[in-house]
Amino acid sequence: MIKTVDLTKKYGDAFAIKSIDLDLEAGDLFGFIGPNGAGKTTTMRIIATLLEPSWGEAYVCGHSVHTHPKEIRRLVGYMPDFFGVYDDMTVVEYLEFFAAAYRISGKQREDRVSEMLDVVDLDFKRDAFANTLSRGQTQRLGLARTLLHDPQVLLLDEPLSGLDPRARIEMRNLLRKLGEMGKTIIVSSHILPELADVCNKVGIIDRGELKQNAKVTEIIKMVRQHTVLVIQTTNRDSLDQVARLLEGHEKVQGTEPGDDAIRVVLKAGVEEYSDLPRLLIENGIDLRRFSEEQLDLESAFMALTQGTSRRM
Ligand SMILES: Nc1ncnc2c1ncn2[C@@H]1O[C@H](COP(=O)(O)OP(=O)(O)OP(=O)(O)O)[C@@H](O)[C@H]1O
Repeated sequence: MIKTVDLTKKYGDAFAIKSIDLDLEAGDLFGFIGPNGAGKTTTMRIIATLLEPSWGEAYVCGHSVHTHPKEIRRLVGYMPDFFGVYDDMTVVEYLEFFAAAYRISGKQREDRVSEMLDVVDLDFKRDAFANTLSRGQTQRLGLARTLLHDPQVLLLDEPLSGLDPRARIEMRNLLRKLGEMGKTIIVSSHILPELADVCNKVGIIDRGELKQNAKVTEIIKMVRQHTVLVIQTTNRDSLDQVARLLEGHEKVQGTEPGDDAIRVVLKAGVEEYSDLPRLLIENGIDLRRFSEEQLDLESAFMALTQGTSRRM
């Protein structure tokens, strides 16, 4: 549905993006993650045919941005990170204005606008002036505008930025809903955890280069080369004994005692460790907790964008 090959944009000697290869299938919800200035907007604007690449290709439904930009514009809805709303227009007038620009007329325009207000849950604000909306409501209005011509592909630039926690949840639910409607979506953010649970695929871009492009679960696996166990005992004093029993075990790389738990770092590649709790129990240890430490996505993101693996 969306494919880029060696997509590159240079400004003078500087690369805004460098050889980006993406391949998204219909229905994919792709989280495009990277810090400020990484190249997310540049990539999306090229796919939306608003910016020409220096070289390389981008295709939407098989149409090239070089040869078939008009066809692509019909298929794509692009929502920029910042957009203006007109002071003297109500929400309905604003959407009708853009529907007219898409040559949707008469009763069809009225129906389409009402339908979109419904999708983004903004019907209760239909007669409010657009410039009186909150940031979250403005983003939803922007999304309604992007959806007017029923695009199959959505390119949403940082739709969650600047939203309060509640508005974030609402926008995430809306993204899920659009995914269920069968849209193919690229949504950018500079925060991985913000999108991880809505997206099926994630790409991490840093300084114009795509560092990773995979499923969220795979990304976590790539960062975490070692399994880490967290062990607690009913009696705090027996943690030292746990350390003694596990240090030097063939599956254990090292132990890190803490105040009320001990972290046990397994050797690279060790995933099966059922003999370890058995060993502890056989030695009279009363276990309160024996679990794998979850790697948080924030750390995964930091590790991936800094090009270093998390120290274990
Ligand atoms: N018109 C331009 N002229 C020169 N450099 C530019 C231009 N547009 C973008 N750049 C540079 O290209 C790089 C990528 O910018 P881009 O806006 O794509 O990043 P981004 O990931 O969208 O960042 P943000 O999250 O801040 O919007 C940046 O270093 C930026 O300074």
